[in-house]
Amino acid sequence: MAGGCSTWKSVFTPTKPTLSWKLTLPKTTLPSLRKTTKRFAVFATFISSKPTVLVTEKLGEPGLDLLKNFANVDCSYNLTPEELCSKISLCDALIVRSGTKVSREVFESSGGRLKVVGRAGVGIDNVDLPAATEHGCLVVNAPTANTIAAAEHGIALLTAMARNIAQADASVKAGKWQRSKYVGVSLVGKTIAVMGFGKVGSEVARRAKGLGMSVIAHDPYAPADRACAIGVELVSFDEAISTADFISLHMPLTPATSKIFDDEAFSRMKKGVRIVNVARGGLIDEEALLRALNSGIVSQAALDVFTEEPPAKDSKLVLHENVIVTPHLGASTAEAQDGVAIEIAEAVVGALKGELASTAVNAPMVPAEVLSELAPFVSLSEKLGRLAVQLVAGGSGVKSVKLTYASARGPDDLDTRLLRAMITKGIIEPISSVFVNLVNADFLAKQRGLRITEERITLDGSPENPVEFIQVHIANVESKFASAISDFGEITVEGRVKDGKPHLTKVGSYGVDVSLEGSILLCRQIDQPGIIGKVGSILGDENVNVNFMSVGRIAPQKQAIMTIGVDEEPSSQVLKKLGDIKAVEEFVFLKL
Ligand SMILES: NC(=O)C1=CN([C@@H]2O[C@H](COP(=O)(O)OP(=O)(O)OC[C@H]3O[C@@H](n4cnc5c(N)ncnc54)[C@H](O)[C@@H]3O)[C@@H](O)[C@H]2O)C=CC1
Ligand SMILES: O=C(O)C(=O)COP(=O)(O)O
Repeated sequence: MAGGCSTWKSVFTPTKPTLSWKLTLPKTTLPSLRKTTKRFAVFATFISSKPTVLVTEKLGEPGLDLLKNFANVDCSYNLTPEELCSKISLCDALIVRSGTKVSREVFESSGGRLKVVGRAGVGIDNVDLPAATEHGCLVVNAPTANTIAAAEHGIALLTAMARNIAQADASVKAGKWQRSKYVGVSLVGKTIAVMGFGKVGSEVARRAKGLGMSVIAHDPYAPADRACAIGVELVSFDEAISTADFISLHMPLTPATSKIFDDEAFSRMKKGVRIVNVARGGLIDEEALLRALNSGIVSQAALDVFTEEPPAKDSKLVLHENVIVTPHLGASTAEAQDGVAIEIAEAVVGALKGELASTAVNAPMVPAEVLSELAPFVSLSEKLGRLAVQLVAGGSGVKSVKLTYASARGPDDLDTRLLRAMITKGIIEPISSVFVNLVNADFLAKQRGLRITEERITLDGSPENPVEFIQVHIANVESKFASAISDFGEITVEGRVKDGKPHLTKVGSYGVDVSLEGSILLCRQIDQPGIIGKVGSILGDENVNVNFMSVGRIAPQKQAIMTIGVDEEPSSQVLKKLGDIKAVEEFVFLKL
């Protein structure tokens, strides 16, 4: 398509920077932008008139048709990693599903030509995102088109498991007729815990209600009113796993959720519980699940996803008689695959044209000049967002966030979009499978009903520093740490950059000072001698290294807030010991 071709070229010439570049840059950096974009003009001169898109896994025809209107499309399935690496230097875009590992080597082998990776689905754990970003390659996904398919597959596994469909089918086909062996359990009136009440989880909940089940859900970040609207009660992790007859997993795989279902979690479940997993295999410690199946804690499991895919042929879990499995089929319906194919083809074509991608999952290149000035503030912003959201009590539902920037710079000299995006990233990322960046932060906040407003405080004095301090306020929520609620009734955290390092300088209405590295403990206590020593020795006894400590108080002998930076995560016993100190009124552990 001729139009497509000319638009493609214009994206990579200095005269017409892409929308994402424009969004990134404050006015003051425009000369450096011109310098940076020159390198795009260089490769624009030797690419062919049509871009080339490599598709390495089966993609629906409607998506392929869309791509073919714009690009040369090379469908090469089942490539070895070496074959992928050797082909990639001839490609401008790559489209994959969950079966292709897009490793650092792929980006390195592309010689800078690969501009977009499209993941035709939700999870992007098979794409090396840091490597993509380092190589200036945008990664986009298709987050909505397979939601219903995944939810339906979850329900299919739930019912098949409860009625032993797979085992009974195999038995009849083997010439047997074992009616009493395959007596199942009924779903009606049973309690199902939906772990992760996002797009797929809420659709599963809706369907389980239709089956007459009582539905509870655990999702610390889902708004209670959304759950309430479909008659679902949001409960704590412990309550969910200890009261449910069935547990269905729908949370993303993140460092916080990796192997969240371990021996300890299984030991707290109701004996005979049944588990469905159509999310990610890595959520479950598979060895622990096998032990729980063998001991009878878990009576059945239905698994679509595995830590390693495909799992080993002799996997004891897969071969277990009380386990039914499918080969990662959650998204595999004709309808979902057509939808995903269209969604990803549009996103890839749009990205190749330089349009702003609403489903971008990594940052496009941020010019070094902008980053070097804003770098410590970027890091501060993400950490403040991450801290603020962890202070929210589960089930509150974050809806309204206000960001305050105090700066001596004029509005035109300070582009807060990168800071806002990083605060949004800090708020959303710990609770979601999505990756947030400058391109998609506002879109994701909006999609989640998160209203983010910004306010400037103009300071007198030298505008050397882009920002003096940043505050994040979360309104209309309860806090796990009551002292984090300011006089205005909002969770408030404030940070500054000191000696190039991000510091937390205010929590609620209390002035504090702690360097934001490692993790932190916030502790409110009666101001009296000896507390610092007690806390220090409890942490020291457990080899938890304190890297920073400060105490801010309202008035002598009244309350004080102690902020403690720690290098290691304290165990639950240590946290309990801290809570047992008489003068300690409340405390919270926050991961950065
Ligand atoms: N088997 C398959 O073929 C498919 C699998 N998936 C997987 O299903 C999962 C869910 O996908 P979506 O619903 O589209 O994502 P989503 O982002 O809409 O929902 C995830 C939900 O999990 C919640 N969450 C985050 N941390 C949590 C925690 N520690 N405990 C409880 N909840 C937590 C989030 O607040 C969010 O509401 C993902 O892992 C995705 O990769 C999705 C589609 C197909
Ligand atoms: O969308 C997802 O997260 C999935 O797990 C679907 O994977 P697939 O595209 O079917 O390989």
